[in-house]
Amino acid sequence: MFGYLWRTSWQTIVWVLIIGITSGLGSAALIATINQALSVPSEALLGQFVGLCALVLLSETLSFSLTSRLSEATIYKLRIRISQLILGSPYPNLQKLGKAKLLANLTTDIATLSQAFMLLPEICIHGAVVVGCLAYLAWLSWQMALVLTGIIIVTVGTYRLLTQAPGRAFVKAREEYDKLGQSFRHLTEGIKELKLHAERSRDFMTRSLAASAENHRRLTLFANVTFMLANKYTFLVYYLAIGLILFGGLWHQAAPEVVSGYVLVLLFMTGHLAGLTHSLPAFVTARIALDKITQLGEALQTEPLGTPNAPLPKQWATFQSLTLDEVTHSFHREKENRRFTLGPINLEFRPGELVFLVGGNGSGKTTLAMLLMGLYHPELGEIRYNGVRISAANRAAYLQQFAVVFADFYLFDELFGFDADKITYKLMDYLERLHLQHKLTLNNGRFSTTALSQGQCKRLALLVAYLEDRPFYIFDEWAADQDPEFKELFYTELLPELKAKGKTVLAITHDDRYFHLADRCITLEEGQIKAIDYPPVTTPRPMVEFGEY
Ligand SMILES: Nc1ncnc2c1ncn2[C@@H]1O[C@H](COP(=O)(O)OP(=O)(O)OP(=O)(O)O)[C@@H](O)[C@H]1O
Repeated sequence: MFGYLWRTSWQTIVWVLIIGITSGLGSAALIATINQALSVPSEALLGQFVGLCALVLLSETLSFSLTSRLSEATIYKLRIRISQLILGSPYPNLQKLGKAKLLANLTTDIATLSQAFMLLPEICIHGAVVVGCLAYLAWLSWQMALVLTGIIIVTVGTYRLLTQAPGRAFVKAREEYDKLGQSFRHLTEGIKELKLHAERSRDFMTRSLAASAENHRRLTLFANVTFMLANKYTFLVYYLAIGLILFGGLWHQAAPEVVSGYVLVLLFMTGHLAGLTHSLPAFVTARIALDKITQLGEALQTEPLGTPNAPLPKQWATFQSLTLDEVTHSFHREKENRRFTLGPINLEFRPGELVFLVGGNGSGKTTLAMLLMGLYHPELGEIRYNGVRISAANRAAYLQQFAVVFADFYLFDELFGFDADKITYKLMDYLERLHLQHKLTLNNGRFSTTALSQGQCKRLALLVAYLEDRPFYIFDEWAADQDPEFKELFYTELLPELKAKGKTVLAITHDDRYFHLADRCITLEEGQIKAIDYPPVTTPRPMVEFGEY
């Protein structure tokens, strides 16, 4: 952890060290002054005492504020860095990691680091005082300091041995926390299903949540208690050393002020040593958290997406064609121990086309849509947008060509990415057309509510997609939970209007009543294109323009 801090902010650390050492030496000098004053008090010593008190207080305050600023800045940078890595990482990487793991990294690990960083200022002060005191002890009597150094080396060695097992327990406890996080996700997202089935609820609690919580409790308790015992062992040795100086043979050769100095300094150091040893478990867990965050960083950095704001290739100014050439993508189905393979798929999309993608459950419709919009990457074959091959370098920019309403869409309560003032008029009109004008309003770019029915939420997601105004629209079973009136509106008005505006629309649907409205119906079966139908052209209905301003 200190290595990480050194790499990120070595200049501040150098200052912290200089001030910390000043503070430590000041404390040691203060003790030396007190020791001298106990034997021969004088006015000169009083002045020295006051000056040293001021120096110690000032340097401790400075050291505290510097380390606090450093730790808060490091936590801030980590939070932003991880979030940016998540945003910049290819979607399959994130899918592999899973939401529970990502959340645990973003919340628990960073909180653990934060707690350890909060201790840094005190640790620096304690460490500096201990080092200063040891230097003073060496100055008082190098022979006794030599004996003390021997005792310290043996104690630190045995302490490290004793704390290996609790260190491993902390690592296992953190692994267990990942499982616990997954259970918490089940608990919050599946609460309705759990409430409705007492047996399921009990079984879930016993075998999943409570089991992980119990393992976590047991491992953490073992680690904390063993660390505490190891700390007590170091203090036992420490008191033995004081006893040796006071009652053993060592003091007979030493001058009385040396002995009193030793005992005084060792007693003064007790609090500072306790401060150091008590915070060790926090630093062990912080190191584990940092390892987890580093691993996450490495996993997220594999094949990062290009920047979404990179200038688009010249050929992308207006959409002309999107081609899938021998594209395949496969999933390993662990439980069935076999693979699902989509493709090879050959397709071309042109501006102003309305395409329906149909097929049974699990036939690969969503997978094909995800490949098309660039969230999944082809294993074989290539995708070309206006003739330009999509690769890692331009994928982020490619993603910006699509407005999508996913089957498991997510609705932000705020219109991020839009200038609220510029779109208010447009938005009010869309709200009215989607029969949402009495349900919500937009206040300073924020929706007044998102507590809507599932169908209404989907209408709001459609509205946001409209505002995005992209060349390619993809709807994954948008109409599935709409009432017949809105289904009709969607297929007979909204989709044709988008088409009339030159947008290309791919709608995944099971609504065969409306298949005749598509320019093309692509049917998938077991990951393969089974048929492509071109319904006969129907007389277009008179249309009210949607979104023309
Ligand atoms: N993340 C994933 N990991 C492993 N397998 C997956 C994953 N996503 C989809 N699959 C598998 O790929 C196949 C196609 O899934 P897909 O979601 O594309 O089907 P679909 O046609 O959209 O189905 P539905 O109509 O039910 O939405 C399924 O058999 C599924 O098991």
